[in-house]
Amino acid sequence: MKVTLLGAGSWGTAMAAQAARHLPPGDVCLWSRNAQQLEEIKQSGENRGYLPGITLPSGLELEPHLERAIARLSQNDLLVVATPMSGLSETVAQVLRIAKQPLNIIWLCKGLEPGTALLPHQVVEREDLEHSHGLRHAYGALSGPSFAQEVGNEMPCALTIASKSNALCDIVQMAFHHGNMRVYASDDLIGVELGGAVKNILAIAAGIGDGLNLGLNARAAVLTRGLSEMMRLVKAAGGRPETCMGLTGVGDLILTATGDLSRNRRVGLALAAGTPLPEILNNLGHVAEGVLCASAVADLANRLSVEMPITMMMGAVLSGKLSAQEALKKLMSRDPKLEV
Ligand SMILES: NC(=O)C1=CN([C@@H]2O[C@H](COP(=O)(O)OP(=O)(O)OC[C@H]3O[C@@H](n4cnc5c(N)ncnc54)[C@H](OP(=O)(O)O)[C@@H]3O)[C@@H](O)[C@H]2O)C=CC1
Ligand SMILES: O=C(CO)COP(=O)(O)O
Repeated sequence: MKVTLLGAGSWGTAMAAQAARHLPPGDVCLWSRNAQQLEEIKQSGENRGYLPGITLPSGLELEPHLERAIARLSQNDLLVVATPMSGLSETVAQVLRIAKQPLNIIWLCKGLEPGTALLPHQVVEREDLEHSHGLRHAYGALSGPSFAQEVGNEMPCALTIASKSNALCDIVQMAFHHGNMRVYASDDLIGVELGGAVKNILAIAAGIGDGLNLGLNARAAVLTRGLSEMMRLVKAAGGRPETCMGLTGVGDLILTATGDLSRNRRVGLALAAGTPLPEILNNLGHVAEGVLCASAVADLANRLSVEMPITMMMGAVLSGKLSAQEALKKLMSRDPKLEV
């Protein structure tokens, strides 16, 4: 089978390596919008900008032409959009305009579209309506607890592919379920995508709490009450709350909120240290999806009348309306209530 990944950031590169280690040489291809970056990867054998220290398999193809990266795929092959949320609509629109054949398309990004608060699959459906000229593509989201650095180092990891198409789930498992990676299947796109979006915001909150030395009790409270917020939102949006108890909900929440490899957690730690947000994002060198996503999740929660106090406070902190201390004070002074 052939696999094409679009986007050579840390996660796209790690997943390209994962597939290329187990599929025949030449079957996996990584595209980047930056041809110079691909040239550097070719010369050094690693992606020094985004995934330093990981030697990439020699059988991994590097392709600077999007048309060629898409044309190589047929019915049982896989296209993986590995850009951040901010690149999803543009990349999918380009793909759909170019494609002359039905494709199996998945995305790796975690977040909601700022402005519209659409989930990734809703963004893709919108682009499909506009650009697909009658071709029927299959779609899905691949998510779960997975630091790129660890996957790059072939350490154990478990993910979930969510799709309405069983055939697509099988194809994704064929591409990535090898060696130290397990891939489970689910049909709950809403639950999987909202889990991935909300956990990043909670990871920033946990980072702030840890940076302010609020203690381990506080961190456990943020994660547990944050998980309740996630489950309420998933239910109101039409997903299954129990999906939040799996890899893409609580699994990714634990990883991202407690693991110092997390960019979102590091944003929280730096905010607590008093560093201005623009400076933090400048120094990060990578995307931290929770920053842009917090106000989109708050919009969606308001639209669906879902109570999400921690998420709302994080939206206020990240948009500069409240300091972390003010947000904490507001959260702690809420009226007593039942634990639901
Ligand atoms: N890193 C991780 O451990 C994991 C990340 N994810 C998710 O995967 C997504 C990607 O994250 P990650 O790889 O870490 O991000 P990085 O910040 O490491 O890299 C982003 C990559 O996307 C490219 N890109 C950005 N916008 C566009 C666009 N419009 N068109 C084409 N390429 C674009 C960038 O290219 P350029 O260099 O040209 O700007 C860069 O190669 C995020 O949503 C993240 O939450 C999910 C699981 C694990
Ligand atoms: O989604 C991730 C791990 O599953 C990566 O988290 P960060 O974007 O916070 O690094």
